[in-house]
Amino acid sequence: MSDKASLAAVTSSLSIRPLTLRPQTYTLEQVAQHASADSAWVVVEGGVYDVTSFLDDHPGGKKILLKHTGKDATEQFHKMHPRKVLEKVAVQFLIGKVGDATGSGDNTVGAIENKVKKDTPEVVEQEQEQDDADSTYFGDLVPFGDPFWYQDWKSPYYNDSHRKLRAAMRRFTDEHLTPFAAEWDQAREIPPEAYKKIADYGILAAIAAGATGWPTEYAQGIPVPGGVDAADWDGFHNLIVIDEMCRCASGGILYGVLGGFGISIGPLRHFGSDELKQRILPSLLKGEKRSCLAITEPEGGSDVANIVTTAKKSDDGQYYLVEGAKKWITNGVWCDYFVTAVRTGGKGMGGISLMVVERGEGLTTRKMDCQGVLASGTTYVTYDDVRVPVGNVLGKENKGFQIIMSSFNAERAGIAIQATRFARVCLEESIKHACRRETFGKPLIEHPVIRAKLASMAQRVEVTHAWLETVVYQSTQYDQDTLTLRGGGTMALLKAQATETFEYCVREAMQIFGGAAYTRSGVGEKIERLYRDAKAYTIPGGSFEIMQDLGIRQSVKVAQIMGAKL
Ligand code: HEM
Repeated sequence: MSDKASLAAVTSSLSIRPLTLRPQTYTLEQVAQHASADSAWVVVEGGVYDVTSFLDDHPGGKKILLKHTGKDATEQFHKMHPRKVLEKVAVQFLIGKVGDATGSGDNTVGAIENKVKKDTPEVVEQEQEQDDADSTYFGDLVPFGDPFWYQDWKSPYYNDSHRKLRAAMRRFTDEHLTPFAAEWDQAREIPPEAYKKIADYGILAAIAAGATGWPTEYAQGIPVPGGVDAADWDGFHNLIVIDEMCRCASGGILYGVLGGFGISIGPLRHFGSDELKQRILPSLLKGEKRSCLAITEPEGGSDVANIVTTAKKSDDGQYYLVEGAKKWITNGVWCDYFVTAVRTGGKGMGGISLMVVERGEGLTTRKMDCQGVLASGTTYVTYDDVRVPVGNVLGKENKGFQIIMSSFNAERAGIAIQATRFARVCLEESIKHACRRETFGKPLIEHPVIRAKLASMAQRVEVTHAWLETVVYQSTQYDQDTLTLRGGGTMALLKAQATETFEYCVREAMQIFGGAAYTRSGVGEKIERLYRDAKAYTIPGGSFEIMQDLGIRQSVKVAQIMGAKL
């Protein structure tokens, strides 16, 4: 059985037992008496585990587990397992705790008690209040493991509503995304019930809100995550939602949630007719229907101005017939609505329209086999004379190119946020690993070559994050048109910067983890997955090369218009 299969086999049979009594306390001397195959106990993080029945099933082998029974094996345990093994697998063997362990904080017993307590809504609420109260210091406090303002450094950008959202999103990600990242990657999809849970928590509405405001009219009955007042919603709330979700370390989950929906919802919301919006937005925000953005074609790549998919108007002017194909369309296989770029006029950017093609006769989708972001459903779409009512055009006929450009800006912002946090996850995981893993008689962190790698990662991550915040701040000060025109070049360069940083950091993290990140499970699981996902950040949404070129070209053009002395 493969490692992954063995972990899945072990975890699938488990459920957390409610602890109705306080756990039994044992001394280390008592634990020492259980060091044989007849009775095998092991201590991890203050918790006492009776693994006698697990010896034969242990994926790492019976011998090594037996060797560590009868004693505290916390250090060895953490070198060999990702944290989720403790939280998801070991839980069933927990029989008590050591000495006078308090059962709180990092202690496993406390964590498990918390897990059980979480079942009641009152405790969830209490936890939220606690999180908010504790928010001066937030997270694991790993250096550079979170943005500066999480660790009591001052920032002009954030207020209490941002802190509330941060706590809510962290909890949601820890409980509903991170534990399933490997499973969904392997299954190549986010299960429908999980997608619905994400919608019910208000995350799809939050993505639709973006930096432009909560979509109150279409989000009836959907909560604002973290209990944030809808009227307060701004670009930093959007940043926090995406940034925190990325801690699950899966581009597949992020693209699965917002790779298709998130980039199609802006054009729909801002350029759709009232009829269209009333008809489709509520079901999209509730996760009952799904939409994607279909622009890229098999022949064209990033050359949007030259797309060849056509939409011919009927003689009575009531509908179009769409003919052509789109490739690398995120979420497409699951979608009901395809926001599609089509040629309705002559050559070049002046002949392009954007319209909502609804799944039906003539439209077929096929899942593509790609390198990474496996849970996101990268799709090949074919249109064979698909009938589209004229009311489904977004904006005006032949004016689609401008809408595409403005939506690219939002898409690039989303990609930059994701890439920056994924780079940070690589850094955080690498620092934790370097502190735990020993080679040549000392922890990795004591090797100068490793510290140099961590330093270079931290420098890049923090610079990129600071630039990201500066750009997000502009979204709280200027309207979208101004941002697209004046900020388009900057956004392109920020996308290039963030994705290059991600690629750099995941490469360095791979080297620090070595074989552990070359395997699809175990302590390096997140890094292994992100390494496969990284190219889905430097290529789509405008490749790195195109971004660099556009970034300078557009910035020079804007500067000329504004009277720069060039
Ligand atoms: C409560 C006790 C323990 C439980 C529930 C447990 C569970 C597991 C699980 C589920 C895996 C598969 C991990 C994966 O595929 O991601 C694993 C692997 C492994 N375990 Fe344990 N384990 C325990 C204690 C220990 C101890 C004390 C050691 C001693 C060093 C150990 C050594 C290993 C090794 C060497 C592997 C293989 C790692 C790899 O493939 O990279 N385990 N264990």
